[in-house]
Amino acid sequence: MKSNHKGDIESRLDLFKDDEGKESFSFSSESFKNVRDSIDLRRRNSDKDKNGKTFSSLHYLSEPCSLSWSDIVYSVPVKKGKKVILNHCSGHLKPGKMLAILGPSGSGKTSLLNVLAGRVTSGDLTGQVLLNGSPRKEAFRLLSAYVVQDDAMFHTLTVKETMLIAAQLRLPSRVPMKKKQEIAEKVITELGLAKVANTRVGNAFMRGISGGEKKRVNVGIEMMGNPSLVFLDEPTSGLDSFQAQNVVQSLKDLSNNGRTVIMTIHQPRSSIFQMFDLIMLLSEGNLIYFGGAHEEAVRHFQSLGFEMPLHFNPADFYLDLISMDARSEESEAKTRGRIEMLASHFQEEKGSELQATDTPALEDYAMPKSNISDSSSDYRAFELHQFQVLFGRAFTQITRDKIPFIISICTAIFFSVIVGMLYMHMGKNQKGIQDRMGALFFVVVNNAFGQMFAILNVFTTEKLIVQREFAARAYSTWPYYFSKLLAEQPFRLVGPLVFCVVSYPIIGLNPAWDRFLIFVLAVLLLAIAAQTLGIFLGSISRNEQIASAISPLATVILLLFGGFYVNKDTIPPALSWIEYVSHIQWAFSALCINEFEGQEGWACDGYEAESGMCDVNGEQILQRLSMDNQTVWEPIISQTLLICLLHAMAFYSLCKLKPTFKPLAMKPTCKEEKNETHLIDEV
Ligand SMILES: Nc1ncnc2c1ncn2[C@@H]1O[C@H](COP(=O)(O)OP(=O)(O)OP(=O)(O)O)[C@@H](O)[C@H]1O
Repeated sequence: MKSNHKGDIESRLDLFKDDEGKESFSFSSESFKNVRDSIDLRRRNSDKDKNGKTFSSLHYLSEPCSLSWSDIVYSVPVKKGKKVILNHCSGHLKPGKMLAILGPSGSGKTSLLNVLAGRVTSGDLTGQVLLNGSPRKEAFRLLSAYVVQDDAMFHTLTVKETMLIAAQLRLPSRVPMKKKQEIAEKVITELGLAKVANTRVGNAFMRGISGGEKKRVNVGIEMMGNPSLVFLDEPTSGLDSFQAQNVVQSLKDLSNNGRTVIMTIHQPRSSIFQMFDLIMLLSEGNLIYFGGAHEEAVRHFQSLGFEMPLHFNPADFYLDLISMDARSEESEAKTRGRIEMLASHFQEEKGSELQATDTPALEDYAMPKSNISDSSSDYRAFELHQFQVLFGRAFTQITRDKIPFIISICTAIFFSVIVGMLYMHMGKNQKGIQDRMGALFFVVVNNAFGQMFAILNVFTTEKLIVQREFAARAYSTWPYYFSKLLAEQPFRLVGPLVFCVVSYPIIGLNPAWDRFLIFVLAVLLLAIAAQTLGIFLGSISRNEQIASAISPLATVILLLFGGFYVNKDTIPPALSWIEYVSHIQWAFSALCINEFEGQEGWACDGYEAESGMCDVNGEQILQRLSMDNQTVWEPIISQTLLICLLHAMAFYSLCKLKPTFKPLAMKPTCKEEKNETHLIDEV
């Protein structure tokens, strides 16, 4: 198997030049005639890297891929049994063709796309999907691209930077940087993004590129992995008809280059419909039609008595035919009858033709037979390289995103002045002890909440991008986690540091230098713990709303065990473990010990003197707080260990963000069970 990889890699990265050394192919070429010719031409004209391996400056099309699927039945459990979402769907698609899956809302378009892309996460799935006539293997995920509807991207990066980072992550490390730059620039030009190449992507708060341009950047990012198969879920959603036309034109160009393109789409305008080679019509999970998008489809429906009126958008005509009209019982029965008739007619006419056993392998399309590599290093960068690229991205993102940084500094100054003014007149008496404890607890709470919410806000948005990149196997968890940690942490600690520097002297805490430095250390450790807790809670929460609901809850519980509201000695034994995982408790203990330890001469007068409730030295104060018999280093070391634990939990929860798709092997259908070894996908 391994011995075939080199040839495979060479074909993936062939140079695309003609005999005079000029680039022979344009992404938007009108003159595309034969995919096989262009692939052969690229194979003849290859460039070699220093290891003698070939690579491409345009690198378009790794392997021509045909895809066939038969008898796909997909169901999900519901309260009363199970719901069939896809009911015996079959079809096949050869390289260089573009298929649109059309149907009313809820007809199963996205579900079918997910089945074909191997991205089903739950439910029961039977049937068969073949790649080039053979079962799919894990490498299929690296060979294919899935463009999601959502356009989440790093808003401070420019289009060019976004593309270049995608090229660096999604191409093998051995492709030289110069080539990656060329590829990124070429894709930018071909997707019509040259004018906005140096414009930042932007978001709701920062003006950037338009919605249509974002969609194209999204497509471009996935293209960087040089996929042979491109799956797109509603690539035109949210775009005006002109932008939608441009996006689909770009996709048509991709298929003209020999890629296999499958998309779901809602109500395409007629000029977009004209670009489809094939269409698949679904209604309530049933296959109504699969075949040529133009004359063949018109003839098919004509033969069933449904003549398309002249000058009518074919997409509208077909969708009207296959949509359920639920306005009245009568209209529902009528449309249901029509849909059932159309489905059963198509099944009778074409059903058996589309069975997997008859589906053509690649050779049957006169395409060169290929061996697809199984090794991820043949498709993606090495992990150390991933770390380097992700570190650069995180660093650029945090240094450019100045507003949250400025806000964190301003908030730190604001709160330190407030707390300073509130406590600046503390005396060295019994009331002063209370005030000091209040001030120290405020310092802890302010930093614990502030740091956790600051990271939660950023991370919940970033999580969407990370999930998408994890799903595309763009990088592993550790390069992402450690690059983010190292690039961002220093910046995230500036706010707490400013807080310490401003608040400490104003409040009038222990004036010794060593005490100040320990104060800073305890606050910074607290900030790190709170940030890590934020990443952990952000990754385990399904969405932003859940994250914002559970995070204060978790912090308030840890706050109750922080040592200020409840004395450590009075906590019930069954709950006492919570104080050990409370970063607030460790920080408060460290700050109190740091402030009071060894401090004598606390005045005792008035009511306290009469009641005999006076603490005249630091040890007595700490004893009252159950913080005696320990040095300041004990809570600091405990906090450090807690940070390690939180990091481990955050890392684990990030690993869990990697979507777990059902294996590419599916349960065979009853008919296939008899011949299981022949038909089932290999995993
Ligand atoms: N995991 C699931 N659990 C329960 N129901 C599901 C699940 N996945 C899909 N469905 C249901 O299956 C049906 C088809 O969903 P799907 O998203 O594939 O439709 P669609 O044609 O893409 O719809 P739309 O055009 O509105 O996006 C819907 O009724 C949907 O609610």
